[in-house]
Amino acid sequence: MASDKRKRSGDVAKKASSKRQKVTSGAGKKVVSVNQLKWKKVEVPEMFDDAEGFYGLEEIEGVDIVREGNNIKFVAAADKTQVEEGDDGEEFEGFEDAAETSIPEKKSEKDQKKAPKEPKKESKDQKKQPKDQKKQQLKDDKDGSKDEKPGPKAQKKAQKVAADPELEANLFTKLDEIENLPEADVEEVDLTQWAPLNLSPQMMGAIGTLKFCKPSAIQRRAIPEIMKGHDVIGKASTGSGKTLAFGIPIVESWLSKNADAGEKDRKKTPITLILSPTRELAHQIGDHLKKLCDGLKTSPYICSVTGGLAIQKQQRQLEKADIIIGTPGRMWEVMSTSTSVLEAIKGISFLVVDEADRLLKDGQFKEAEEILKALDRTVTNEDSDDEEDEDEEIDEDAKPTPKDGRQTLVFSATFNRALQQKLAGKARYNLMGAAESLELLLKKLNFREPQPKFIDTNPVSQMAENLKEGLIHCGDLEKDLYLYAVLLLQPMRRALVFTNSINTVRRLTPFLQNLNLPAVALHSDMEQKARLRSLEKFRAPDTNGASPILVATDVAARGLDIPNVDLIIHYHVPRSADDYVHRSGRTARAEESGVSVLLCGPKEDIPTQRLIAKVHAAAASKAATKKSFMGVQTIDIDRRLVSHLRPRVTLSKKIAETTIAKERGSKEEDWLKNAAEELGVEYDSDELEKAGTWKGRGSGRKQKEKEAKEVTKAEMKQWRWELKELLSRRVNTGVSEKYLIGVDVDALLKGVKGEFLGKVDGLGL
Ligand SMILES: Nc1ncnc2c1ncn2[C@@H]1O[C@H](COP(=O)(O)OP(=O)(O)OP(=O)(O)O)[C@@H](O)[C@H]1O
Repeated sequence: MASDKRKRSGDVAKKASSKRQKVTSGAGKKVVSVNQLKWKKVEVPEMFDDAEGFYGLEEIEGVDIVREGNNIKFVAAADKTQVEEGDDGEEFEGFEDAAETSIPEKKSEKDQKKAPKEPKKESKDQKKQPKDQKKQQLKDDKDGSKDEKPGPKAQKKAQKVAADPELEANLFTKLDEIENLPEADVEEVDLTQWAPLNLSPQMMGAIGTLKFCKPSAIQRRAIPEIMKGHDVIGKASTGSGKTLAFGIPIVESWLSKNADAGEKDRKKTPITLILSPTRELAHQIGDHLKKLCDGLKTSPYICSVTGGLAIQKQQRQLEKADIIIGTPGRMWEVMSTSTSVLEAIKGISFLVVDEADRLLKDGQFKEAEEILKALDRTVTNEDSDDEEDEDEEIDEDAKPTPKDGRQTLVFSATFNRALQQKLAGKARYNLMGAAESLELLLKKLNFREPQPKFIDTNPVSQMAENLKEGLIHCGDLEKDLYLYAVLLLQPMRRALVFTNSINTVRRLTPFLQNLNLPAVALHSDMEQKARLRSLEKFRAPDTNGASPILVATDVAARGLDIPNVDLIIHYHVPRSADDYVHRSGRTARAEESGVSVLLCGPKEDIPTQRLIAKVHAAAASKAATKKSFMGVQTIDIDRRLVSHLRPRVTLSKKIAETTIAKERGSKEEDWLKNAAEELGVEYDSDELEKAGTWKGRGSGRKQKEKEAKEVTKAEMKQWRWELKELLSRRVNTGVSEKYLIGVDVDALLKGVKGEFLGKVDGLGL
């Protein structure tokens, strides 16, 4: 008998099964502890042979259960209880949900939340529900399986109610356990679509915990090849599950060697090194793999090795790591300063290069090349594992030979076209002398197979299937205005704004904040902790009816998997077609939908057209007619409304720029003062000005700083007050007399839809 999984039968339960009732105790009642209850063993009927997870039944008679707030009390039968209906007192909530389904009753708030709801149009709040729930819901909507129905397990239980209502009503586990059981634990996931991949039962269990009902295309194709031992180059759209395409076989390999070994017998050498181009992506891959492993009984030790965080801690973690995810800079730092770490990593079975085309761009990641070279380098003094050993001889000229036991896995959403053809065998496979950086580095990767398996799941379109793309033409100096207009009209869309420069991120973030939009910044010049904090804020739930906005450089373009990002705005046209694909890929992930909008000034017109042509060339040529090809649609914004927004935008911009110039100026002044003090000379800012340092490059900035310095605190206060006033004022849209901010935004959107944003219906804006 498992004492913590008790069921009960008897009078009280019968009453409760016929109708869920409120119980209040009468006079002379006696509250007893759970241990004092006199349980009696019950014969388990045959139909429960499999026990359904319950290992026995006990019953008790004449005891009522009274709920007082969060406390449950057991009231002995001798004290006759009065059972009332329709009373407003506390409710008994102890029975499982399945029993409730047949019992009409007034539900508590908690119960009401749990209860299946009437199908209705997806509200904005629902839109923001956690992604996994939403994914499951989407799937269920498609299958029509979840329409108002309880989960399969609950259905099973409901059937039992019909078969033996009394017994069902008595299924009784510890009350708080039932209360707190997460929905996820109760639901079953149909994993039959994973069966052809021949994964271990442990892995299937872990996937079930993630509630991923089927493998994505890249997972379906890459996992078997990797498990067969091949080197793989995988290309699949953004957000299509590439991390688990390599993660699952790696963890499977670890399980096959370690699952049955005791803690002591486990090998303490890493089996995998995953290289990631950015710190955020490295941590995300680590988290993703940890989530997968959460569903395993024994799991590998996963550690991230990235810059910006304490190296000593990472070195300690490396000693016990099974799977390492690192950025090249920090990885090389630890590998090149410790022979023992280097030697351990040389024994890996998997080398993964994620976002390979970015990571391996020649010259961009010198350290990545160093790592690759070091992995295959011949060390004459092989036995040495002494960190301090200076005598180790490295044979620089020796031809690197890939370790037989090591598989190389390379993944990205974008690969150079010429390279793809070569890899697919359509051209001579000769990487020597190739101009493209990626080709050069693929050579450096030193695959153990002459031709790695090349898997391309999106040969026609590089863009995610449910992504809609738009283009807004605006003046070069009007981008702030149009950015604000788009964000203002999409308050419930989690937006990511990409720029090409750190300075623009620094300027746009306060500019949007001044306009009461919840913007946070992300760029590579920020401290690591601040970077992680920004991402945390961007992932946080909406506040005051507005979704967070992330303003970032391309440091956020690759690989980041942030739930519920609905809108990508390219404030600057991206530098390359690949950057456009990756930036846009932060939305419409895992079969969700999303919108990507380019803000294009006249000067950017030609590069933008080229970019679009490049990104959509293959899809356009495959489309039946020119008309049927959607590509990137032009969005016309109502200029009247934009002009109404201009005064607030101008003022906010002025405040942001002055604040930045003031801060920068005072930092420089502090620096100069300190330098002058150290040199023992007198600091005189006027003299420095006269010395002509403000001519030539940077003189515009210096001029701005000078002007900013002259703006008084009172003037700044006045501007802020004016902006506040403007923000609270009605904006005449020419269409609808509504407030642009505050409660009427939705009404405004309804009122002007189509007219305001022009041809946006196709984009769903
Ligand atoms: N089989 C699956 N079913 C449902 N969701 C999945 C499945 N596999 C992965 N996902 C989810 O899809 C999302 C995207 O996965 P992932 O980050 O691996 O994409 P990616 O292809 O690496 O994207 P990018 O090219 O942008 O790096 C994640 O939230 C992940 O949890």
